[in-house]
Amino acid sequence: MLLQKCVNRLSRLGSLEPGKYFLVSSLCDEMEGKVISNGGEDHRVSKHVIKGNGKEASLLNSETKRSSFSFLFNQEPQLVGTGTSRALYRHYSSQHNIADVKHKLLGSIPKFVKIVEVGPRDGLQNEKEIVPTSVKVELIKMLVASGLPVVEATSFVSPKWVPQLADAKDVMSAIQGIEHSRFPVLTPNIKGFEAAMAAGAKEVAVFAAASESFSKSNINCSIEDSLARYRDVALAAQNHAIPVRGYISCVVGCPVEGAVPPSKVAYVAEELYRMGCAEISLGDTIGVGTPGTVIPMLQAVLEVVPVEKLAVHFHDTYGQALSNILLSLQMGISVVDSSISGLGGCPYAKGASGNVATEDVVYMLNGLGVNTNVDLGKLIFAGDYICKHLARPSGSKAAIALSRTFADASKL
Ligand SMILES: CC(C)(COP(=O)([O-])OP(=O)([O-])OC[C@H]1O[C@@H](n2cnc3c(N)ncnc32)[C@H](O)[C@@H]1OP(=O)([O-])[O-])[C@@H](O)C(=O)NCCC(=O)NCCSC(=O)C[C@@](C)(O)CC(=O)[O-]
Repeated sequence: MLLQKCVNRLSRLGSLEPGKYFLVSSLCDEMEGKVISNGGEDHRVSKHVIKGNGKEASLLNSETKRSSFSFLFNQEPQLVGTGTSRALYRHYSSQHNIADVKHKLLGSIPKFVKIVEVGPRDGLQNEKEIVPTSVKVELIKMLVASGLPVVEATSFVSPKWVPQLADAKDVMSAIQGIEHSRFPVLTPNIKGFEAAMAAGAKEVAVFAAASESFSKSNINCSIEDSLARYRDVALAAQNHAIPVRGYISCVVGCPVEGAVPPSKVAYVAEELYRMGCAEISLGDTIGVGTPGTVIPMLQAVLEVVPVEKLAVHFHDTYGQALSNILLSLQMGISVVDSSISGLGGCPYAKGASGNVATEDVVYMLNGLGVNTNVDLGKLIFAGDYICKHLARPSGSKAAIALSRTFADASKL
């Protein structure tokens, strides 16, 4: 029997201690006894309590002769596992004894990570079809509802260069008054800054590069010229008491120049810091970084900018983003940029895939016991909304896996 297998596996882990009982989630109470159609047969769902060492969990179990499916909840109630006993074992053990895991392997990773959602800007700036303003606004509202503290809303750039975001003013107007999240916008120069102010922006971001070629193709000027422009923006922002975020693109690699030396990244980071940027986001624009190249880059930047001012922004072209994020956390960084469903790419970096998916980041951070205040379920609904609109599958592995679970759970 599935439940027995699950309990046996947990027992072998030494996680079960006789005499320790935990609360059963109310969701499990509600679901118990409901009829589920599984494997072509209708049958009743039964509820079981998993007893663990300092852990509580409830298992909803549905079995027929031909198939079985289970849902494992913790006390929140939060779905922590589904599927076969083997999958349940994995999920449950990943939640198990997290304090020990942290102690041995994860050193001083932050207890709270601020996620900066860049999907509505970085994600949508690269779409072939222009997304209607109403869809962008609905997406932003759903992202806010998931608990994300910062949602980068749009860019005040030249509509000739980025027509996808030509509705920046309308987007800003529609989200005025939405509470609980901040909505920074990109501004490449004073013209963009003034337009952003007029549209009601309360935070802006400037974007430099660590590669001359990329600077030229992205903003049509040299690194030095861009820094001069950004000093003007920073000064104007200071006069309005507006925080400025500074991005650096191509922190490990450039699509034209190849490898980028860490010293160049540190130089640009220090300049952005000196001009008053409240946060500096280090962007692996084309997603080529691995821990082997990201560590020396971060080390160089950390020599000139305090760790609490830094954020990381990884694209996932080579599937390295989560490992790079993990090591950034290990190096003390507590701000991570990501994009819903992994949308995105830069129009001036051919072949670059989307940002790391927000759902995948939250899933990993949940597993590490790191607080984000983000509700993964609501995030998945937001991702589902925009992916349906774009008529494409999600770029988030966690969203794909959990959506299957939700679909099955909703049959209950
Ligand atoms: C920077 C410029 C404007 C220079 O573009 P330019 O052509 O050199 O600028 P210009 O000063 O010669 O002006 C040309 C025209 O643009 C107008 N213009 C000038 N500025 C603005 C403005 N702010 N808003 C609206 N219009 C503007 C200006 O008024 C003029 O209009 P015209 O007289 O021809 O009708 C242009 O290159 C541009 O808009 N680039 C934006 C590129 C962009 O948005 N890239 C994507 C964002 S960066 C990114 O994704 C990387 C990041 C942040 O995610 C991190 C990472 O992953 O690496």
